[in-house]
Amino acid sequence: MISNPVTNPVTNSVTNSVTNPKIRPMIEITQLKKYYTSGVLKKRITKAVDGVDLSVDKGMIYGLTGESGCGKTTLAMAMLRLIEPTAGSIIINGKNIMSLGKAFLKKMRPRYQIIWQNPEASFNPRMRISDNILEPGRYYGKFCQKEEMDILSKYLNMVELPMDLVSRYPHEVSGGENQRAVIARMLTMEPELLIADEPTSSLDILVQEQILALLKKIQEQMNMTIVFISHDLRVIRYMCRKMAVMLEGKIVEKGLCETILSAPQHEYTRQLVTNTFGKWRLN
Ligand SMILES: Nc1ncnc2c1ncn2[C@@H]1O[C@H](COP(=O)(O)OP(=O)(O)OP(=O)(O)O)[C@@H](O)[C@H]1O
Repeated sequence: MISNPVTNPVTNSVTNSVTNPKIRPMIEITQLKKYYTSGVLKKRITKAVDGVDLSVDKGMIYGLTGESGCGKTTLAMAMLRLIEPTAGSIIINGKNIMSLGKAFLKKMRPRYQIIWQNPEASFNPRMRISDNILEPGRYYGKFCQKEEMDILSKYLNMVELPMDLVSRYPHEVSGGENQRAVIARMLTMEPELLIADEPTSSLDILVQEQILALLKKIQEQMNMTIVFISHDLRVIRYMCRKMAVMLEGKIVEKGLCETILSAPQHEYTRQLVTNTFGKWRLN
């Protein structure tokens, strides 16, 4: 079931958690900041995330874009408290994440997953693919040993990988196969929320398309919420219903992809659109 916001064909209005209170937000972030300090006396401050407000509805693929270094990864990590935010409020699925202690954070981790750009780096190179896939489930006690073959078979089937591949090591499979296996591992945790940080940018174009289509299919099947990070507006347009554009730690534009990509309001977004899709002409 796709529960991205629904466009009313008559009024062209969009249903979301604001217009329809039955659709609950998965993420509500207010004035989130993450400042890094560096230098000998820690006097150099980088405002990687600088006062971000963001709301992402459940069951939506939400795009986050912007040039390298604008703060996308920092925002993603801060919203799950994988790094400690400097300030701000984070509500995920109704829970105030900022007030949770370490034990509660650990408990909620399996439900909120991240996949990264480089699939090989996500896996332990000394472990077979099967053990890599099963490892987090074992750690969190999601299943017992006698269920492992069924779990492997179920999720390999979902990511369209053959069973015989799992006895190999990460360096013995292709980048695309590795990323499918990473997705299978993420799925064993049955997450409600996935942050996909440039999940296909290290792959060649054909494999990229296959992995994107796979992620989209899985999101629809599982009604997962995905925050999808990419610097490529074509990928954002294909994957996402809504998007936000970041520049120097701030969100400069957010809303429906089709609106932003056809009529960007901010000069920076206009540049990005022009660079991706060709010359932008103001009417
Ligand atoms: N641990 C850190 N200590 C100090 N500065 C950092 C740290 N991590 C990131 N930064 C800085 O914070 C800013 C935002 O970095 P971040 O990785 O979030 O950007 P990004 O948009 O995800 O970039 P990319 O698309 O290249 O991955 C950059 O200026 C970066 O150099």
